[in-house]
Amino acid sequence: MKKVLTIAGSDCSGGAGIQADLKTMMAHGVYGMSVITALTAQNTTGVYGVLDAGGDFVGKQMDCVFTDIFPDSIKIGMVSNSDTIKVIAGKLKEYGGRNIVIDPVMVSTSGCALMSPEAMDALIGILLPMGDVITPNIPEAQKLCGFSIKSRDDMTRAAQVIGSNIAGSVLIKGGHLTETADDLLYTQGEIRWFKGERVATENTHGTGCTLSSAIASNLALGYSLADSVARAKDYITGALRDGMNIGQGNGPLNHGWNR
Ligand SMILES: Nc1ncnc2c1ncn2[C@@H]1O[C@H](COP(=O)(O)OP(=O)(O)O)[C@@H](O)[C@H]1O
Ligand SMILES: Cc1ncc(COP(=O)(O)O)c(N)n1
Repeated sequence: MKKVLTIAGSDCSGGAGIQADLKTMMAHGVYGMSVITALTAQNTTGVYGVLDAGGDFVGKQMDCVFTDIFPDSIKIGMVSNSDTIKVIAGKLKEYGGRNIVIDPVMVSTSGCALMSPEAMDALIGILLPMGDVITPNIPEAQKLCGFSIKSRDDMTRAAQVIGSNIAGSVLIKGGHLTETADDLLYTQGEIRWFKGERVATENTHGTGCTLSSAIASNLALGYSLADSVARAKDYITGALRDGMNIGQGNGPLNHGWNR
C-alpha cells in the first residue's frame, strides 16, 4: 500500500483542503494521512473564520507521521503563517521527505485570504524551493512572478521566471484564464502543455486541492511527473463533469459517488 501525506487546512464543508485531499487519495487507492495546519470555518459561499494550529503542533503531527508511517509522497496546501512554514521546512529536511507537491494556496475560490501577507517571504524563500513540483493558479503565479498573466504566452514567461528560482518543476494551472483550462508544466527549461476540456460549471470549490493531491497520489504510485499530471488532469475533469450541485455557492467536486 502506498502512503500519501497532506499538510493543509481543514474545510468543514468537505469540498477543499484536507477533506478534498483525503477523498482524492481514497479514489486513487492510496493510504491518506493528514497534518492539519489550520481549521477553517467555511462552506461553498465563503470563509468565515481561520484557527491556526500553530507551528509547534504542526511539528508534533509531522513527528508522529514520519516516525511511524513514512509517506511515499507529500502534498502541501494552505499554510497561513511563516512560523508554520519554517517548522514544515525543517521537519521535511530532518526526515528527508520525498515527492513533494506544493500548492501555494493564497486565496480561496470565494475570494478570501488563506495566507497572511507576512508569510509570503517564507513561502518563496524557504518552502517553494523544497518542492518537486509547485502548482500555482493564475493569481498565485502573478504574485510569484510579479507581472499580470493574460495569455498563454504570459503563462510561459511566468513559468520561466518562477522556475528559474527553484530546482523543481512549475505547473501553472490555467483554470482562471483560458477557455480550455490548459495547464503548463515547466521543468528546467522544458515546457509542456496539458490540454484540458473546460467544463461549464460554477462548482469549482477544491479544484486546486484535488489536482495537487491527485498528482501526489500518482507520484506515490510510481508514475513520472508528466504522467502524474496527465492522470490528475483526467481525474479533475471527471470530478468537475460529474459535479453534484451541492450548496448555495461554488459547490464541491464528485470524487466517486455514482461515477
Ligand atoms: N471549468 C473547468 N473545467 C475543466 N477544468 C478546470 C476548470 N476549472 C479549473 N480546471 C482545472 O482544475 C485544475 C485547478 O485549476 P484552478 O481552478 O486554476 O486552480 P485553483 O483551484 O487553485 O484556483 C487545473 O487543472 C485547471 O485547468
Ligand atoms: C482549507 C482550504 N485550503 C485550500 C482552499 C482553496 O481551495 P481551491 O482548491 O478551491 O482553490 C480552501 N478553500 N480551503
